[in-house]
Order: sequence, then structure tokens, then C-alpha cells
Amino acid sequence: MNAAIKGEGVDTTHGAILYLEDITVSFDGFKAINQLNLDISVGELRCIIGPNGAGKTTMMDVITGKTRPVSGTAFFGQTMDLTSMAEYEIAHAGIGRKFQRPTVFEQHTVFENLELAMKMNKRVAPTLFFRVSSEQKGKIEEILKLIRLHGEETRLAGLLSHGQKQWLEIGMLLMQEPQLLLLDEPVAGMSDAETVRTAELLNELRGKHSIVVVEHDMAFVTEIAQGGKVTVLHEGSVLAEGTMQQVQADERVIEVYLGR
Ligand SMILES: Nc1ncnc2c1ncn2[C@@H]1O[C@H](COP(=O)(O)OP(=O)(O)OP(=O)(O)O)[C@@H](O)[C@H]1O
Repeated sequence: MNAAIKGEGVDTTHGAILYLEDITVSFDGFKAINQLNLDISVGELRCIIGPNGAGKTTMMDVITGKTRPVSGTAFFGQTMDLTSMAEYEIAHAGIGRKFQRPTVFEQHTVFENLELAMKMNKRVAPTLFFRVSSEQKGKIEEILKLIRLHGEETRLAGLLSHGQKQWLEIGMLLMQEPQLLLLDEPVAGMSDAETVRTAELLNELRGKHSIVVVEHDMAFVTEIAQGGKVTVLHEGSVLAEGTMQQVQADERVIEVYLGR
């Protein structure tokens, strides 16, 4: 088992990597998140779906410390109380987030982007001037293959397609060995072919990392959910949870989301 799945540095003795209980977020009295409960197991790939405004992004913001709940508890493993940690502390503890729009270093090559990401991982690189060892080059090679950019390492990131930039950013997150990976609409704006390849990529990560994916593309969610749990958010709470088949057959889900 690798460090990421074990949740190294995070106490996951009870099998949970993330635990949200009764979380409420209020914006001027409007409850964007309303007594939300969510439990993610170590090594799980969880898909979160729900209509616009359901609170998906706000939930990610609570997990990463960007938004503070007015009530409820949020734990990373058994012991880390996310509501009392700063954003940088949460990132450092091993929660990596990919936002919807790719944010790669456009003036650097694909390889340099991955190298820079490695250098930002303080567990690997003590200073920015440290040299990448051959073992670490091997890690970069491995990630390049995984993110379908092998053979493209000398290209400037700015010249990549939108989909390739998204993959590069996922690769950069993986270089930082996150214990929990949050992906916000990873296939938004991608071509059909890129979407299929992204599903393959995530299926390769399955079981090796703990991952939460927020996505609207149902065909994509079906591809990556497989037999795992899908959570449907609606008006800031969990409306339904179960396999893709179960939630797709749920009358309430059809009414508020799928049937429109
Ligand atoms: N900073 C804010 N101030 C006021 N209201 C906000 C703020 N952020 C989000 N909201 C509101 O909270 C609700 C939930 O928004 P959120 O962005 O979390 O939904 P979402 O499920 O991610 O939607 P989408 O699928 O469109 O991205 C929305 O009604 C939104 O308008």
C-alpha cells in the first residue's frame, strides 16, 4: 500500500479519511449548506452530483478551509479538525484540490511543471533549489504515463489542449502525494475523447488514492462510479446516496436533477 492510500500522517484507524457532520454554511442567512453529512472512506472514489446551486463547491470550500461553517464538524482522519485549520495547513496536511479551470505554469514545459509540483511538496523537497534524484525522475515518468503526456514532456504547458492542461494539473497534484484528492468538474469543457481518457485515468487511480469528484457529466460519472457510492446534493443537504443505478432510479433525484 502506498503512502497516499494509507493516509500517511493522517489517523485513519477507523477507515474514514473525511468526516463531515451536520455542517451548515450560511451566507447572509441563506443556507448554502444545510446540516450536511458526508463520510469518505480511505481509498474510496466518491462522486458528488447535484443541480446548480446545490452546494457542491461550497462543500469543497469547507473541506479546504476557504469557507467556515457556522456549525457542524469536519474531520480529516480521526484527529484533524478542518474547521480550526488554516487553508495552507489543510493543503499541507494532504488535501489537494483541483479547481475547475486549469492553473498550470504556461511558460514552463510539462516536465518542469511536474518538477515544480514536486518541489512544492515539502515532504520530498526541503528547498526549492534541491535537485531531483533519478528515483524522483522515475516518479515523474510514471505520472507522465498516467496523465497521458508521455512524449510531451518538453512541450510548453501553455501549448497543451484544455484537456491536457487538466491532466497536467491532476499530475501536479499527484506529485504532492495528497491523502485526499478533490476534483471540481474535471471534464468541464473537454472533448468527448478527452472525457473518455479522463475516466480511464481516474479508474487507474481507483483504490490507490482517496478521491472526491464533483461533476455534472452523467456519462462520465457512470464510467467512474462503477459499483461505488454516488452522493446527490440538493439545497445544501444529501438528497440520496447509493450506487449510480440506485440514485438514478430514485424518484426524488429524478425530480430535482436527472429528469429535467
Ligand atoms: N460567497 C457567497 N455568497 C452568497 N451566496 C453564495 C456564495 N457562494 C455560494 N453562494 C450560494 O450558495 C448556493 C450554493 O452554491 P455552490 O456554488 O456551492 O453550488 P454548486 O452546487 O457548486 O453549483 P454549480 O453546480 O452551479 O457549481 C448557491 O445558491 C450560491 O448562489
